[in-house]
This record gives sequence, C-alpha cells and structure tokens, in this order.
Amino acid sequence: MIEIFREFTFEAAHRLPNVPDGHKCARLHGHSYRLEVHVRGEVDESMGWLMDFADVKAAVKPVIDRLDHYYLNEISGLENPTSEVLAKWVWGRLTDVLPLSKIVVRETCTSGCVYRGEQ
Ligand SMILES: Nc1nc2c(c(=O)[nH]1)N=C([C@H](O)[C@H](O)COP(=O)(O)OP(=O)(O)OP(=O)(O)O)CN2
Ligand SMILES: [Zn+2]
Repeated sequence: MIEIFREFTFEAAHRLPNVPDGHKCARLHGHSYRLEVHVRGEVDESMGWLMDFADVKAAVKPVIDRLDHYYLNEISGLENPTSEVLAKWVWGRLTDVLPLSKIVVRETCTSGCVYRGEQ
C-alpha cells in the first residue's frame, strides 16, 4: 500500500455564523486555502506509480472550480464553512472518483484540518 497526494490552492470568502458574539470569524473575511488530496493503493509495477498525478488533478478540478473565488457560505453544504466542514464536503465530492486516504484543508499557514473519512 502506498499513498500519493496533490496540493491545490483556491481563494474564497467565508464567515462562521455559529461562533459566539464578538468572535472575529463572524465577520466576512477570506483565505488563500490550500487543499491536499491524498489517495492510496498499490503501485502498478509496469508504470511504477499508483496513478498519474494528472489524473488526480483532473478529478479534483471540478471541486476547485466550485470553490475558487466564491463565498463559501452560499454553497450547499457549506453554510457553516469551517475547515472541518469543508474537508468533509470535499471528501464527499471525491470519494466516488478517487481512492481517498486523507483530505487536508489549510485556512492559514498555521491552521488546518485533516479528515480521514469515517473509520
Ligand atoms: N476548529 C476550527 N477553528 C477555527 C476555524 C475552523 O475552521 N476550525 N476557523 C476559524 C476562522 O476561519 C479563522 O479565519 C482562522 O482561524 P485562526 O487560525 O485563528 O486565524 P488567524 O490566522 O487570524 O490566527 P491568529 O493566531 O489569531 O493570528 C477560526 N477557528
Ligand atoms: Zn476564516
């Protein structure tokens, strides 16, 4: 078993509607999000790879296109767009097309979320 990953970036705005009064994240703001999509499986011996990185990119493109330069709160399922909710949402959009092992969402250089599916 081996794991490969590809990293993506997108810009998006959000606010967190359920935080306590006065919390800064209740205000509209934006992030340069970074998204890692990890897939796992066996190496194809003749190719020497699990799958082509380009195929990972192609599978994730519709997800990035749905998020990039949007107001996340307006997207169905992202009404409360925390990193955790976003990671699960991405997993849900990709689980039928890629052998996922992990989704990593980074909101900032220092904060993010890792989702490994329901285990
Ligand atoms: N568990 C979570 N906590 C927070 C989330 C989240 O998605 N999950 N999101 C936020 C905000 O979106 C915020 O914009 C990012 O948080 P934070 O790292 O605290 O922001 P800063 O870069 O401004 O951090 P400072 O250390 O205050 O500079 C908040 N929490
Ligand atoms: Zn934020």
